[in-house]
Amino acid sequence: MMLSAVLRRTTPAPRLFLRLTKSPSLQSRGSAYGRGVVTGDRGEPQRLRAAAWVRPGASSIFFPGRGAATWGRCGERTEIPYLTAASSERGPSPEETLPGQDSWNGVPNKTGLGMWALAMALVVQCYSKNPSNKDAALMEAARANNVQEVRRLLSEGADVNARHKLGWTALMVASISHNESVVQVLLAAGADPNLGDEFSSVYKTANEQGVHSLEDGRQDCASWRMTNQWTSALEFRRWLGVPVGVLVTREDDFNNRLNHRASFKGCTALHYAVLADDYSIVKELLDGGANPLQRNEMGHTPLDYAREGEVMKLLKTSETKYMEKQRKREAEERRRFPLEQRLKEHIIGQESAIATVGAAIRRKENGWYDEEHPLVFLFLGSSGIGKTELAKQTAKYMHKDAKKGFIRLDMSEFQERHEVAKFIGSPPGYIGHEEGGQLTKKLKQCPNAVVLFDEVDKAHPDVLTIMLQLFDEGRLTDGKGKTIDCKDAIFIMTSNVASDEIAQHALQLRQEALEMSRNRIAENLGDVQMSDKITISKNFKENVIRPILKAHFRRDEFLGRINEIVYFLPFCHSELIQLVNKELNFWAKRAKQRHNITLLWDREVADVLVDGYNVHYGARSIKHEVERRVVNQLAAAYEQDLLPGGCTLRITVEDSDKHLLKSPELPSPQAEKRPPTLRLEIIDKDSKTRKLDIQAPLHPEKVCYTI
Ligand SMILES: Nc1ncnc2c1ncn2[C@@H]1O[C@H](COP(=O)(O)OP(=O)(O)OP(=O)(O)O)[C@@H](O)[C@H]1O
Repeated sequence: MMLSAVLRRTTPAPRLFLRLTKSPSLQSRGSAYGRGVVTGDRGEPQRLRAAAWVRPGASSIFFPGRGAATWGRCGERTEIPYLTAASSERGPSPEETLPGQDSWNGVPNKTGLGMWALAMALVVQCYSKNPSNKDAALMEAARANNVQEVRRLLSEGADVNARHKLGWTALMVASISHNESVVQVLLAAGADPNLGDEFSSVYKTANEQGVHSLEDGRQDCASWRMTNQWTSALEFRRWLGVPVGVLVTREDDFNNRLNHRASFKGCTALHYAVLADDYSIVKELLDGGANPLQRNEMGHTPLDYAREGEVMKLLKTSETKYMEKQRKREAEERRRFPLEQRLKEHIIGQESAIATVGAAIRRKENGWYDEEHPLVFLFLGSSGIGKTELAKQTAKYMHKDAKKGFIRLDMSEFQERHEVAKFIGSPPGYIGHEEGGQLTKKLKQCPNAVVLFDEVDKAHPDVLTIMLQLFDEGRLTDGKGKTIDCKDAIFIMTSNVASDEIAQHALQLRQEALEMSRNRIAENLGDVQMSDKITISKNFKENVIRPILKAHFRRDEFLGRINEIVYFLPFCHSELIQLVNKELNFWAKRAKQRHNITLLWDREVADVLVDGYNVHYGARSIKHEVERRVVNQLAAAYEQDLLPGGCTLRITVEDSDKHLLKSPELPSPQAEKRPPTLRLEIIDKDSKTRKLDIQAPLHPEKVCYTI
C-alpha cells in the first residue's frame, strides 16, 4: 500500500540514445543539456527537455527522454554547444532553433556533433577538476557506480555528506541505484546513513526552490561558470534555452522509478535501499549505523516500505535490536549525566524544584509510570524565578527538535468562554474551523511534547474543563472531531497564585536557618551553607497553599490530577551573586564579540548589584540592575569614543561613602545612606589603570555617572 504510493505504477519509458558519428575521447563522465523533439509511443512528436549523459569514450549521448529519436543534429555556439534532436515528421518550432542559428534542415550535422563532443570533453574535464564541483562529481560517480572515481574524489577532499542542490546525498543515490560497492566506500569514508532527503515531491521542491517544475533544477551545475561567459546560471540557462525540469533532474540524477507526487522528505539512504528492495545494501547500511526506526516527514520508517521477504525480516530484527541498544545507550547517558545536572547548568538555585521534576521524568523514562495518563506539573512561585526556564530546559532534554518539542500557551489569552475555540479549534460551520486550535494543531505535530500552560489561573473555567479531560484521558478531540492521543506528553502549568505566601514563608524559613547557622558558628559547629537549603513544610502546603488553590480553581478533581506541585522559592544571597555573574558574563561575551573589548569586574561589584534584587520580579530585577548600572555606562562610554578597540575594561566599586563623608554639601547621615557607585576603568598595556570620565547624557557638565 505504502510502497505503491511512492513507486511509479508504470515502468519508466526507455531511455533515448542519440548516436554520435564521431566518438568523443572523453576522460570522464559528464553531463550536458539538450532538448529536441522525439517520436512518442503513438508516433506523435514529443518535446524532449533533458540532460544528456556522456560516457568516457562513448559513441552515444544518453538522454533520459521517452520514445525513440529518429535522428539528431547539433549546432554550436561559442564553447558550449547546443544539441537538438527532432523527429523527421516535423521541423522545430522557432523557439527550438538556437538564436543566431539558420533554419532547421533536418540533416545530422557531423561536424557539429564532433565539435560538440570536443567541447563537452572540455566541459567534462573542467567539471571533474574544478574543486568546487567535486561534491557534484561525487554524486554523479555514486550514481554511475564508478567506485574508482568515488575513491579519487573522496581522497581529493569531496564532502562525503554533501547534498545535491535538490537535497539528496551520494549515499542515497548509490542506495537507490543498487550500487553496493559505492555504498561500502561511502560508509567507510564516514557518510552519515541517517541524513534525511531534503527533496519532497517534484512540485513541492520546484515551489520551494522558486523554479518551475519543468525548469532547470541544475542551474547550479558548474558548467556556466567554466566558460566565463555568463554572469549567472540563469543567464546560462536562458542562453541554452533548455529548461531541464526538477522532474527530469530527479529522474536523471537520482531515480526514475519514484512517484513524482509522493513526498520523500526525510527519507534516509535506508528508506531508499528498502524501496529498491536491495537486501545487501540494506544490510550494509544497517551495519554502518543506519537507524531502522528513523521516520521520514510522512512518519514512515523503512519497514513501512518493505516488501514481504528477506528485507522485511532483516528490518524487523534490526528494529528490535536497535531499540534495545538505544534503550541501553540512553540509560547509560542518563546515568553519566543525570537530568538534574543538566538542569543545574542553566538554572540557578531551585534545587527542590529541579529534584522533583527530575525524579518524575526519571520514573517516566525508565518505565515506572502510569502509561494511561500524561505527567502533569503545577509550578508555583513569584515572577522571574525560573518556572518557564525549567519547562524549556526539560523540553530541550526530552526532545532534539526543541521547536516542535516545546509548546507554550499563554493562558491569559483564554479568559473568555468563546476562546475555548481558539484552544481546540472551532466546530464545523464556525469561523476559524479550517485553522484548527492552537493546542491541537501543535500537539498533532508532536504528541509527546512538553506543553507549558503559562498563568493557568487566568484561563476560563471551560478551558480548565478541557484541560481536565486532557489530563484525565490523555487525549483531546479537536474542532474537526479528530482525536489526538497525548498520553506521552508532559503538561506544565505555571501560576503566581499564592506566590506572596510562598515567598514570605521561604524568607521566614531562610531567616530561621540563618540564625541557626549563626548560632552554630558562635558555637563553632560550622555548616554555614544550611541557610541556603530550605524546604517548604508539608504542613504549610496542606494548610496554606492547598486552600488558596482550591478557592481559586474551585475543583478538587483538577488539583487531584496534578502529579506534582512544584514550589519555586525566592533567591538567597549566594544565588543572587551567581545570577549577577551570569548576567555580567553574558555582557562580557557580547562586548568581546561585538567590540573586541575585554570586560572584567571586581568581586565587590556583584555584591553591589545584588542590592537591585526585587523579590516580586526575581531574576528579571537583576538583569535590569545590570543593564541600568553597567551596560548604560558601557554604551555611553562607547558613544563618547572613550573605548579604544581591543581595550580591557574593569568595573570597580567606588567607595562613595568615604568620598561623600568628606563632602561638605551633604550632612553625614544622608551621605552614609548613599549606595556605592560603579565606575569603569581602562587597564592600559603596562597594567596601569585609568578611570573613565563618562558624561551623563542628560547633564553633560556632570563628569561621571553616579549610579
Ligand atoms: N533560577 C534561575 N536561574 C537562571 N536564570 C533564571 C532563573 N530564574 C529566572 N531566570 C532568568 O530570568 C528570566 C525570566 O525567567 P522565567 O521566564 O523562567 O520566569 P518565570 O518564573 O516563568 O516568571 P513569570 O511567571 O513572570 O513568567 C529568564 O531570562 C531566565 O533565564
